[in-house]
Amino acid sequence: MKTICFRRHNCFLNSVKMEDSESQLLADEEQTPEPLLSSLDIFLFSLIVGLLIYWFFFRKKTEPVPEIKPFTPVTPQIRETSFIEKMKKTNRNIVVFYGSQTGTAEEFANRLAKDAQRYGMKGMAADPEEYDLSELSRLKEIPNSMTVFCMATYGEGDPTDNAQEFYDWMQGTDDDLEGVNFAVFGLGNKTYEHFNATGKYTDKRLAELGGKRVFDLGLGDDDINLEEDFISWKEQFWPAVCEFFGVEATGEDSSIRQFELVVHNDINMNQVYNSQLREKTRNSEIKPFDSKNPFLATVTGNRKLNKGGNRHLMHIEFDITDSKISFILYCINNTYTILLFYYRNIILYFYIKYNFFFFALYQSWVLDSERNILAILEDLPSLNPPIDHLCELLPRLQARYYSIASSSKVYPTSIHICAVVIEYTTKTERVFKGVATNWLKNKEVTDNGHKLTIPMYVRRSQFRLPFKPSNPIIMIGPGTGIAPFMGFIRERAWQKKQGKEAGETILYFGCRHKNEDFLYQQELEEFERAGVLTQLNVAFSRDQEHKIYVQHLLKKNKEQLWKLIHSNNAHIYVCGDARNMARDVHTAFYEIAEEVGSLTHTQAVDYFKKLMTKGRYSQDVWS
Ligand SMILES: Cc1cc2nc3c(=O)[nH]c(=O)nc-3n(C[C@H](O)[C@H](O)[C@H](O)COP(=O)(O)O)c2cc1C
Repeated sequence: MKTICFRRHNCFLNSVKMEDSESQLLADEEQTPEPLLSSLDIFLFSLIVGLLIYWFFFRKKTEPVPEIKPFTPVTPQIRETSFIEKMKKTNRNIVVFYGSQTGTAEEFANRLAKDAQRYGMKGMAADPEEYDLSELSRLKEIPNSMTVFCMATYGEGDPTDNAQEFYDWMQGTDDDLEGVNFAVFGLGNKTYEHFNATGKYTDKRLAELGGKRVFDLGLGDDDINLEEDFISWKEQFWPAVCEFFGVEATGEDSSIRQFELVVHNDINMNQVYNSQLREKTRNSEIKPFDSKNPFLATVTGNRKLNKGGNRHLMHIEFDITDSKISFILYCINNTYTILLFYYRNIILYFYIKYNFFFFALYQSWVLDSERNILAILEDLPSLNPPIDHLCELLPRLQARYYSIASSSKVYPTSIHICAVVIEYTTKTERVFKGVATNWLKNKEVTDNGHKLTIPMYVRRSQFRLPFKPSNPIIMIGPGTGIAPFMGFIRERAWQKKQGKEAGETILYFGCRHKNEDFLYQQELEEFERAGVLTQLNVAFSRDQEHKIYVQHLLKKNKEQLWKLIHSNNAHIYVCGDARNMARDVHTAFYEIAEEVGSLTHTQAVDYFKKLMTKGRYSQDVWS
């Protein structure tokens, strides 16, 4: 509506101006012939055309008055752990399980489950953590049934937290899955060594156990376009399912809504959930802590690390006394932030659903221009989707993970993190703000005398110091990739204090300028002076004409590094950007092995692969 009103308004102003100047002209030049149409005619004509266009194309259809239903408080239900019983009770024949950490696989599973009704089937999406997957062989009790797995891969090719139990079960079971129909879509990223390892394993293992593969394994690559991979797979998957079960598409669209817009005027606001934490979270009694049951940690420190530049790099400390949390990796669960946030996958769906624009424009207009759902609604006001449908398309806000920048040996009751606040201007001149980092930035130690808390839990990780303190370590962590190494170095200092023989501790750090973003400079230099950090190498990328990065410094010290790796059992750790830094560091190590160790390129690749398998080349990287 906004655009149309604006145009009409402009049109009117132009006409008025024209009239003014025209009357002036007529007064000055009497002989000017009278125009065929007077400006009033033109104005009236434009007005009528404008009104007709508005009436036929842009008029807001009168919204039906929402039905006002009495409010019934939700009564807690006993959780059903048997997905078979649930499917039988609710008449469903397709169950889509998801192994998901940040919500993408969960969203794909929901979409697949919903699609099922177009093919005369009934689907449900399910979290494998909430059901007993050892019942899988019973799926054949349900006629024309099948299961689909949307499985993301993490870390060193590991399953997600919620799929770990199912993964362990697959590894250990010898159940006979004959008669169980399945398909798998894997979510991964080609920049990682173990591309889609979990999806591949699930597909292979279910077949080994006797399951019937209804459609080929799909391998989505988040480095290119995961959404497109999923859609292409789905387009072939459903026809294969129809053929397998001998059914035809009903053409029935997914019109069953999960949400319903009901307006309540007489509600007791005390009964309304308003983003406050659940009672059980507030009491912090129930363990173990996880994403559904986080621990409330008190913020005990929050400071800016960089001295200059327009970014905000922060160090935050949390108190975890009484939680009995032992930690390697840390996450926050941000339950407070707004519902509408950037989520590119649903935008595509949104487009197709409302038939707006052409598919080809998706890449440039949405992805490249980083338009989030709010930006799309702002820029295309005629879309005007019903709010219940919008709510249905928006996934839940997910937990965010950060590497821990402290050591439990040194600070057993405290967890530190180091993160950069995400804020930048998109091509459409909108300021994009990272949800979690901006929320964290404002978490001061006290707010009007109140201690502030954040809901959090800790994930296990393989990114840890070598078992033997005497093993040398080579740490490569530019930018906020320094985080876990602050913990490592502190732990090495602690080991030294305990009289243990600490091996060489070498750090490669990188930042833009020495006087701007040399994170933890003071602490690092003190550790170097104390002999804990045996070598501190810093690449200031923009302090000289030619850019210098950590990989350049690695190459400079190639003899020393090769000796440490090849002869002294050194462990290598890389933390930070996966797409460029981790890959370039990898290449630098290949070159070192070729130049100093005289290996061929293939031998060098094999050499570092073996180091990875042995746990001597570990990565904590993201893209
Ligand atoms: C920290 C991190 C580690 C990852 N490790 C891998 C990996 O080892 N192999 C892989 O194929 N993809 C890896 N990925 C990519 C994810 O599997 C992919 O982004 C997926 O879409 C995430 O799905 P989710 O949102 O459902 O958790 C990793 C992503 C992150 C952020």
